[in-house]
Order: sequence, then structure tokens, then C-alpha cells
Amino acid sequence: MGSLDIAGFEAAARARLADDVWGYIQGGSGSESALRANREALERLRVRPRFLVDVSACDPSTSVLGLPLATPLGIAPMAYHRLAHPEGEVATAEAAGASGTLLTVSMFASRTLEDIAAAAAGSPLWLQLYWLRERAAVVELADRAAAAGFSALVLTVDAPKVARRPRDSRSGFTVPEGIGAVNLPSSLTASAHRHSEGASSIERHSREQFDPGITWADLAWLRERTSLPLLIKGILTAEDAELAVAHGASGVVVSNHGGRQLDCAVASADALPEIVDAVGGRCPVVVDGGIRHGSDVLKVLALGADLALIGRPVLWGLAQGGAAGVAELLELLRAELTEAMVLSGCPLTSDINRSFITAG
Ligand SMILES: Cc1cc2nc3c(=O)[nH]c(=O)nc-3n(C[C@H](O)[C@H](O)[C@H](O)COP(=O)(O)O)c2cc1C
Ligand SMILES: CCCCCCC(=O)C(=O)O
Repeated sequence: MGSLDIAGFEAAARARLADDVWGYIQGGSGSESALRANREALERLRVRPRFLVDVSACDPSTSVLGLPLATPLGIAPMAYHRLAHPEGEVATAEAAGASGTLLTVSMFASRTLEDIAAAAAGSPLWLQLYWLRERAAVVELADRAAAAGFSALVLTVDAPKVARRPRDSRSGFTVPEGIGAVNLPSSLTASAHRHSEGASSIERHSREQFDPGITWADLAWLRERTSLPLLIKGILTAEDAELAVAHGASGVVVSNHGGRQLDCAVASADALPEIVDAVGGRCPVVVDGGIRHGSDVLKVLALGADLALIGRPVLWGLAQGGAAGVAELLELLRAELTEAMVLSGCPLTSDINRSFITAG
């Protein structure tokens, strides 16, 4: 360890993980066109650097919803970190905590919220939720998160069900016994471990548990039952961003779920500008999907995002070296972002704006 670039992290994780787990982590839905589009959109964007600016003291720190963050890069919610490493989310939280990086914990985390919070050692944590048919379980989790010191909830709205993901259908991906969504009642999670040849247990499980009938009007029900700020994840249009703000969202996460839901969905970076314009500064705009380099963070900040989240690479770091692997990955991205800021004439994150970006 110590000298890996992002491709090195990916290759090292590929070598360590079983084929079906690798397919679940890496895969997208359908033809994987939304997955590819995320990277293509970021690659198309080019930076217009400015020179003879004093960059002798470059500082990538920021704050979102009143939380001081070491960098404008957080960790996206991902289910079952123990698929990548036995310590799972506790190892991820240890690395995030040591570097002051925001960690968004999935409702389908494989370690308890309380153990994750202890490992994060006071560093910021958000909890992601899906809207389950069993509403009481959602509220109970929100209460536990508040008690454990989590500072916000993130409701994912792009998944009335988990999409058909060909890699998982082909492998018959099934969540292994011994790795579970330990924060949910076992009566709600047993199905994740039921194997069917040629079918994904995750997709079947989501059809059983997720409530596909919720609408914007239901948000008030959840907001009345928690004191935590609620962000909405999976927003891809100005119209839905407007609705989110109108329904009291404390933030929006622009995301096509890493290309894992609607296969023909717009890329996150392509959707971002219209959403930033629609929100008009009324709440923070977070974005994820295809962020692989510090310069990608600079690009989405230039388009108006307040914070970028990174998904799969964190699991690559985790697979490669547990907490140390995630720490190394986060440090690589922090160093790349700082260098990109120095080389483009942006000493502070608040200096980054749309004049720094062109569509190539
Ligand atoms: C293995 C895996 C599990 C995921 N689990 C969740 C989840 O539980 N909840 C959620 O809202 N998004 C989930 N996501 C989507 C991520 O939060 C995020 O939107 C996406 O991974 C970002 O794209 P990137 O992986 O290209 O960085 C998952 C993604 C992956 C790769
Ligand atoms: C019913 C289990 C759902 C876990 C979904 C995790 C996820 O969002 C993903 O993209 O995979």
C-alpha cells in the first residue's frame, strides 16, 4: 500500500473479492449505460484554470448543514460493507473519522449504528433510509440514529424497487449468511439470504420490503417523526428538486444511484446544473456518481455542488486494506483535490465557481 492510484485500488479489490460480490459492487442496471454515462459526463467537463493567484495556502475544507468537513468529499451510502471486509462499516467509519470525512451509512449496513458511531469518534455521520412497507422500522432506525449522534437522514427515492442488474441475475447473487442488515428486525431481512438460481436476492428482497406507493405527500409523515434534517437522494430533475425543497427537504442528493437504477437515466453531472439553478441556494446540493479523482470534485463544485459523495472506490479501499485501505483512498483524493485547486487558482473551496468549467 501507499502508492496506489485509483486504478490500482480497483485492481487490488478485484483480485481479492469473489466474482459474485465483485459483480454486485461494480455492476449497474440493464445495459449499464447510466453507469458509463456518469464517467463520460465528468470526462467531458474541462477546467478553465486561472493563474497568478496566491495559492500558497490552499485549504480544501468546507461545511455543509453546519458540519465542518475536512474536504467537500463524503462517502455515499452503500449496503453491506462486510462483503468487502470482515470489519465492514466499522473499518470505514474509523478511516472516515480519522480524516474528518462525512460517512453516510446505509439502512442496509452490516454493522450496528452504535458500533459505527463509536468508530467514527465524533466525525459526521448521516443515515440513509429506504421507505419500507414496515414504517415503524424506519422510524425506529431514525430514532436510533439520532440517539447515536447521527446528524441527518438521507431518504433514497430512486428505488421503488432495486432494478434488474444483469451481473447479479447471472450470478444468482445472494447476501451470504453471516452478513446481514443488522440494524433491521430479522423478520425483515431473512429473504436477502434466500438463493434462487439465476436471480438476485437483493432485487427480490427489495420488492418484498420497499414501499413503491409513497409520494411527495408522505414526506411530511416522516418529517413529523424525526428531529433530524432530511435530505432527498436520487434527484435528477429541476422539477423534483423544486418539489423536494417545497416539501421541506434540508438538502438534495443528485444521483442516478451509480447507474444501478434507471438504465437510461441522465448522468449525475449532466443533471447537476439545472438542479443547482432550481434550488437557488435554499439548501445544500450534494452529488454522487462516477467521482474517481480529486479533479472530479473540483468539477462538480464548479457546477454548484456543495459536496460530492464517492461510492465504489471506498469498497475497493476497504477490500484492499480495511480501515487503512479506506484511509489511503481518502488521502489520495484529498491530495488530488488540493493539487487541482492549486493548479487551477482556487485557494479555497468558496473560490470555485462555474467560470472554472467548460463542456470541452
Ligand atoms: C455496492 C453498492 C451498494 C449501494 N447501496 C446503496 C444503499 O444502500 N442506499 C443508497 O441510497 N444507495 C446505495 N448505493 C448507491 C450509492 O449511494 C451511490 O449513489 C453510488 O454508488 C455513487 O456512484 P459511484 O459508485 O460511481 O461513486 C450503492 C452502491 C453500491 C456500489
Ligand atoms: C433490499 C435490499 C436493498 C439493498 C439495496 C442496496 C442498494 O441500494 C444497491 O444499489 O445495491
